[in-house]
Amino acid sequence: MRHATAATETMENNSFTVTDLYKICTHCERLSKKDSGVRIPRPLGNGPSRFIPEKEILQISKVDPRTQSIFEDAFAALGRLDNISLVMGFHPQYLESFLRTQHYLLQMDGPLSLHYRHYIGIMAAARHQCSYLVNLHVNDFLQVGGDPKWLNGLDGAPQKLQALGELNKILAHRPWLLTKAHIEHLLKAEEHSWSLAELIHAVVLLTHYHSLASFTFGCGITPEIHSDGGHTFRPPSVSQYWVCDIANDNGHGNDLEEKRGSHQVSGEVEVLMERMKLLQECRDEEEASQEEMATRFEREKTESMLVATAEDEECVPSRDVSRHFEDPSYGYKDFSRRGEHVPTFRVQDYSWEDHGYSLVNRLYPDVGQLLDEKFQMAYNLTYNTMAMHKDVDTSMLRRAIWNYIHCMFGIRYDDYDYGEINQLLDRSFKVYIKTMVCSPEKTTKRMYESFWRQFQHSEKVHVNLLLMEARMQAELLYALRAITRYMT
Ligand SMILES: CC(C)C[C@H](N)C(=O)O
Repeated sequence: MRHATAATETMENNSFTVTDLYKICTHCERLSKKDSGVRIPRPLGNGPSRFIPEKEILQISKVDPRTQSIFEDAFAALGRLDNISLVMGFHPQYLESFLRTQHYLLQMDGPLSLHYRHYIGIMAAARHQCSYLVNLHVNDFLQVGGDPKWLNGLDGAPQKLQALGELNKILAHRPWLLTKAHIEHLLKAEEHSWSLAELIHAVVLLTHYHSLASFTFGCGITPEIHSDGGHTFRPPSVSQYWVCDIANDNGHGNDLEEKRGSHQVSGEVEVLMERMKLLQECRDEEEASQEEMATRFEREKTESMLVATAEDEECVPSRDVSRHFEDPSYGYKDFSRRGEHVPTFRVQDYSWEDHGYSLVNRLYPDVGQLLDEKFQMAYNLTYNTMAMHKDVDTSMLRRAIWNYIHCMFGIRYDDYDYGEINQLLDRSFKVYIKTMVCSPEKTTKRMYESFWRQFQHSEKVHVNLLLMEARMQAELLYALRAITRYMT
């Protein structure tokens, strides 16, 4: 069994009867553990996400047989069902496409060897200090025979992988700075050089794991109980709560506050829907000039750089394993603070549909297709709902979200009126988006809770899918354009 839980490991060599280990709690008359020196792990989190109640997540697989079967397939393929998949289970159609792609990238025939693939996943996740993904792939890396010495840091890995460090860094934080010189450096490094096909595989993996780190932090994914950070051997603090209170979930007294909060924001959804309607009507009336459209884009792009990603928020300390990999001083804020300019990338000149897709498909067959399906799935996914309202056309809102992310990366669609973004995405939503996309490790529960307070958790996960895929496509566009420029 690949992941024997710590509980079974601890218990299996000892035979105790229940009464040896437990006593009756005088408070609720339930059994509680006697201090007999046996270390029993307790899960640290309450379910797969810190942001979403466990009950809601587990509900989905129970009611939907399709989700159930996707979960079974995922378990069969990887020997585990991770918390990311459980949370994505809110959107089974998307989950299917996501898992198919990930399975292909990690396990099927391809230019890179298996241990390289997992190592690149580790490098990418470490760029965002995402210990959750780092730990998953450290396990996988060792499982496929990877050399443990490489895990001491990039210095311990072969030069070929070390050379990828720069691309990893730029792609994660400032992809617009990529040039064909970076590509040339990797492809012409004599005995350590990359082939074009290998490089495409690596680029897809890097962008996949950067954006998956965004999803992980954006949804507050918690480590599984058997992995590092997922459990503790310390007993719950009895000074504050009775153990039975904690088990009954009476330890969090926030209900009243939550109710008060939602009362204050009632009407938020209706206002948003009214705005969508108005914009729809105006669209047919006035047409802005080309210059005006370009100005609106520039304005939104500049403003997006100024949106603060709560720097004073307490940052979760990173685990050692990721610290060894990457110099954390190169992040998003370094350039946004200095007010550097993000150049404009026109989709007319280089788009996923017309250029990126075919380049990937040519060098790494089937992957262009898989990615294309996944992008389309995320972009077009809708249930025609807005919180408690049904039969709503949400395409305008979803498009604003997608285009806002691309706008932050300097990517412009000539036919889109960027004025719509300010009408539809409010400040707290923009703070969340900016943080989750640019500095995911800084996403907090408070940020998750402060935007779209009347919407369902499944809708917030839906937003995360849009953000994650838009980010991945933006990074890919820059990388693929640099590769195309090198080739021509
Ligand atoms: C992200 C949300 C606005 C999506 C919406 N619930 C829909 O089904 O389209």
